[in-house]
This record gives sequence, C-alpha cells and structure tokens, in this order.
Amino acid sequence: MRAKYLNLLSEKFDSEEKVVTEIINLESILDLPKGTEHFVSDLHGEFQAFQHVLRNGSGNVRVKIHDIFKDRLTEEEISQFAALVYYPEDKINLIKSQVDSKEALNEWYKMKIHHMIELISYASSKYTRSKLRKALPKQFVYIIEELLYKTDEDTNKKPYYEKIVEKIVSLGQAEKLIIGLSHTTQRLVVDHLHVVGDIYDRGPEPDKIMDTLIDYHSVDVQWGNHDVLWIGAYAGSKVCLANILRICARYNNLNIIEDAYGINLRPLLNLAEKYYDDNTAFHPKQQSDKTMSDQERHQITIIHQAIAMIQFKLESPIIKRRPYFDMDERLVLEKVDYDKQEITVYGQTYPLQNTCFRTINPDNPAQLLEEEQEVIDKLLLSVQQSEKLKRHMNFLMKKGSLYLNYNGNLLIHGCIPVDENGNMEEMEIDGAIYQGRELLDQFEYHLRKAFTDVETTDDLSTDLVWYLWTGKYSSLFGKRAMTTFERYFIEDKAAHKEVKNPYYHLREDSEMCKKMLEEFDLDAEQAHIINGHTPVKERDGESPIKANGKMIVIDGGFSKAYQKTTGIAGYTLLFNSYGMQLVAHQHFNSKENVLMNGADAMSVRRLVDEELERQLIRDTNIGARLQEEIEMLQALMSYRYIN
Ligand SMILES: O=P(O)(O)OC[C@H]1O[C@](O)(COP(=O)(O)O)[C@@H](O)[C@@H]1O
Ligand SMILES: [Mn+2]
Repeated sequence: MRAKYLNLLSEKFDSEEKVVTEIINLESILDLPKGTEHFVSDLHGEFQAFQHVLRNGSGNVRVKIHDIFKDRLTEEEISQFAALVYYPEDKINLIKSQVDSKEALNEWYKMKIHHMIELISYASSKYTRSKLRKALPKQFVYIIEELLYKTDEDTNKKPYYEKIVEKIVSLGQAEKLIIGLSHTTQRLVVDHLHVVGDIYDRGPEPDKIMDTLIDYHSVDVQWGNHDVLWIGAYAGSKVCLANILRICARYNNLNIIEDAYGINLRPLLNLAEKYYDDNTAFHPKQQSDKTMSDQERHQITIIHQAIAMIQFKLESPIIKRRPYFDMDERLVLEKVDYDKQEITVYGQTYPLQNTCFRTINPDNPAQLLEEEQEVIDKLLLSVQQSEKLKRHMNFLMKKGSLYLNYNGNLLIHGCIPVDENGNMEEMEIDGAIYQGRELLDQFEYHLRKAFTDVETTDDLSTDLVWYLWTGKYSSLFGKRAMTTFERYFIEDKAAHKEVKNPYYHLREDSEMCKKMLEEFDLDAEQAHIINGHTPVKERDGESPIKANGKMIVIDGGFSKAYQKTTGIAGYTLLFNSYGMQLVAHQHFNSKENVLMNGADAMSVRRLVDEELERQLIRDTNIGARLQEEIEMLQALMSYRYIN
C-alpha cells in the first residue's frame, strides 16, 4: 500500500529537486504565524449587517489601517479610508461627485493606490507570496507585485514606481485597481470563516448570505436548528417544509420563498382563501424596514394559518411512528376539546383563543384534507426543483457539520444534551442507545442519509431531521419541547415557556466544559467551546465569556427581532496568532452612514485568551496536515532518491 502510494507520489515529484523544494516550501509555511479565524453565528437572514462585518473583518481592517497610518492620517481620514476599503465602488462614486476637477480626482486615485499598497503589504506579511498572489485581482497581479516588492523605493527605483502608478491612472485603470485592492485587503485580514449556525429564518436575505459564503475563500458551517429545518425541507420532510413557510409568513418574508427561490405559493394561497380569515394571532411581525398594504397583510395572515395547521397535522403521524422520540405531549391537536375550545397539556387545561380549526375533523384531527395534502405535495416538488435552493443546500452539506473540532476548539451551534447532574443524556435510535459525541454523530449520519435520498419523505432519517429542530435530546434545539401551538392559541404566558436543557446553566462551570471537551477528544486545558443559538442578554449584564473563558457564546443578536433583548447587534470572535478577542457590535445603521461619515460604530473588543507564545501554522489543523505531507515526502526521498 505504502509503496503504491509512494510510486504515485513520485509521478508528481519526479525529481530529487522537486521533492526538496516542496519539503522546504512546506517547512517554511509551518513557521508562519497562524492565520486569523473569524467566527460569526445566528445571522438569521441579516445580509446587510453580515456583509458589513465581513468587509471590515470585525474591525480588523481599521486596526491595520490605524497601525500603519496613525502618525500620518487623522482619525477622520482613517475612517474615510476604511470606508473605501469596505465599500470601494460606492465610496469612489461618492468621491467623484464631490471633487471639482479631473486633476483632483487623479491625485486622489494616486494617493489611495499608494496607501492601499502599503496596507496590503502589511496585511499580507504573514502569508506566503503564493497565497497573496491568489488573493490579488487577476488582471493586475503583475503590476501589484511590482509595486509590492519595491525593496529600494527610496533610491533608484522610485521614479519607476511613480511611473507605474501614473500610467495606471492615465490609462483609466485606477478605479478598477482600487476596487480590486480593497477586496484583496478584506480577504487578507481573515484567513478562515466559521459560521456557527442559523443562517436562515427571521431576517429578509438568507439567500444572499448563502451566495456570499459560496464565494468566500475559506469557510465552514456548523448547522443551526434553522439551517437543518431548511435542509430537512429540501430532503423531503414535509413537516420541516411547513415550518419554514410558517416562519417566513410570520416574519413577512414570503418573498424569500417566492422570489429568491422561485417556489410557487399560489396553491397554498388558494387553500388559505377558502378556509381562513383575519386572525390577529397570525398577523405577520412588522419589520421596521418593510411596508405592507392591508391586502398583503391579509394574504400573509391567511397563508400563515393554513400552513401552521398543516404543520400541526403533519407532526402527529411522526410522533406516533417514532415512540422513542418521546413526544406524545406534542400531539396537541388530539389534546384539544373542540366543543369547549380548550386544551389540556402537561396536566393543565387552558382556554383556546384565536383558533382556526375549520379544516379539522375532531374525530381524526391530524388527518389532512385532500386539498391540504395536495398543496404540501406540490410545495415539496417545487422546493426540490428550485435550482438555487439545491445549490445552497448542497453547499450547506459540503461545508457543514453538526459540530467541528478546529484548531483545538469545539464549535457547535446549540448544546451537548446533558442531565441536571452533568451526565450525557441518552437517546434511543432504531433500537440502539447513544449519548454525547456518538449521539451527535448518529444525528449527522441520518441527516446526510436523508439528504442523499430526497425522494423518501417518511423514513427514520428524514424524521430525525425534524427531531433535530424540535426534539428533547436534539443538540441543536437544546430545549425540552417547542410550544409553537401554545404560543398561537393560549393567552397564559406560562404555557409558552420552553424549558432549556441543563447544559445552559451547567456550561457556566469550567469543570463541566472540560468534561465536554474531553468527550470530543480535545485538550481540555487549552480548548474552548464556541456556541451560538441563545442570545446573550448583554443588556442584563450577561457575559458571552463563561466558565473562565472555556465557553464563548457568540449569539449577540444579528437578528433584528432579538436586538431589544440583547442590547447589542451581534458578537463576532477573532482568533489570531496572539489569541482570541470577542467583538461586540453596535447596531448597524446603514451602509450609507458608513460611506458618508466613515462611521464604524461597532466594536468593543474584549480579550478572551492571550497566547503566551505566538501560535504558528505548525500548531494548527492545517499544520498537522502539512506535517503529514512532509513526512510522506521525506519517505519518498529515502525510498526513491537516497540510498
Ligand atoms: O421568536 P419566534 O418566532 O416566536 O420563535 C420562537 C421559536 O424559536 C426558537 O427559539 C428557536 O429558534 P432559535 O434557534 O433562534 O432560538 C424556538 O425555541 C421557539 O419556539
Ligand atoms: Mn438556533
């Protein structure tokens, strides 16, 4: 086997020199500082805020500009320069409208090109030349490299460089070059991006986030409960599909379904018109930046009811065919007394209000009307035929996982289900018992299986995707039960409560965190758990850094709907060769504000962890892989070339 592999390898490295060059190349990469990792989570469709954070590298771009130019530019000029790097196209247009002569514009171009070259040279200092080359705008690689590697600028070559920049400007290329250099800078300040779940739902543009991630140079995703709901819908789970439609209706986002993904809602609307009327419990949430006519609101309200009732009906057969999901209490339609209009759940009887049960047969409440069945079948077909959704879901499968061990840390959206005593909770799946990491691996196995067979809609794997959204031992949900039905129809808020898994208070304890890290074969002393999912209520004094820094929770509320609760507009985490920093973002007003005022009112930075020694690539996941490659090359060397 080994000889076979070495023979294969020798086809690529067919001379002693080639092997030596590659070994030296890899060795030198190992000694470069570790690249910067950038963590975000709970984006919830907020594309504008997300792309701002990406473009400014959570404040990293400004820090770098500040480092270089603090003695030469005012704070105001630094902010304006930063705005140019974030939004070069728009900023250039703005400048064009402000300057009064072509000469002045050309002078501005020249100065900015020089500044950008300095910035890139600084921002790329920890990368190899080849990596930097890959990040440069293709059409200008040669020119930029000439400008970058100007070793003797102060002496004989200076006029030569001035000439190059002059020429770029006179040939009308300055604008393109500045735009290209800005994107290069954005790319250089972050080496790798982690999205710790919940790209979808609540906000208006998850599809644009997906497109951005697909184009991003290096990224992974830890699925959130909302993401698996979308994966489930595509993978054939009708109940997941009903849920995503219900949430889109609730947040006035049905255009994601219709316009972004091209899914036809007409059959659902027809059904809704037949059976439903106005109902305040189903009015869509008013998003501040969206207007709605009365007619639109009416349509959304009736669609919202139609799909919610389909959802409740679809839950029932799954709960019945999977007794080990242990969800009998969620057979809500069967717990309703239709004459008295009340329900008994968890031993309590409550009156029901705002009901919309016209399609329900009290003798068999979970039975879908033929029309309902037809609608959900058509919707599923339409979902599975959406090319764009297919592309997005494929990407989520390719780059995503339920959890990830990366550079010594554990990244996971929700939780590791534990009991009050901190023991891993057990769950039965298909006759076998799983817990901890094994349980999570089982969930992931089934999710992938469901995705490879989208035709099958009611097998165990597809049902388990829905379980991940809402089940008691789901590592993504992290609560005992979802009280969606109660929230619509019961006034008493006590019935709405969703009890969290004990994980959420036990994670405050560093010993508990260490135990969980060990479960995932990580070095408990060094590692951190990085979570999303539960908004940190900074407003009430809650800290995102818990258990002496072992646990970091980065859901700070990108989602506008949750900003009132958190008091801020999201956290992001940066992990560079010097350690980890948490960035708390202020509310993102608008791109226009950044452009006009250079305002970048975000970041309060907090140190999570400081490395005693600067971390090198040698110490990272990638470093471990490179070391293996070096070993193979050394083996090839002795096998083939040295005797
Ligand atoms: O805020 P809404 O739309 O009422 O949604 C509430 C539901 O969302 C959930 O919190 C899940 O979403 P998150 O992952 O964002 O917490 C459920 O537990 C809850 O029932
Ligand atoms: Mn979540």
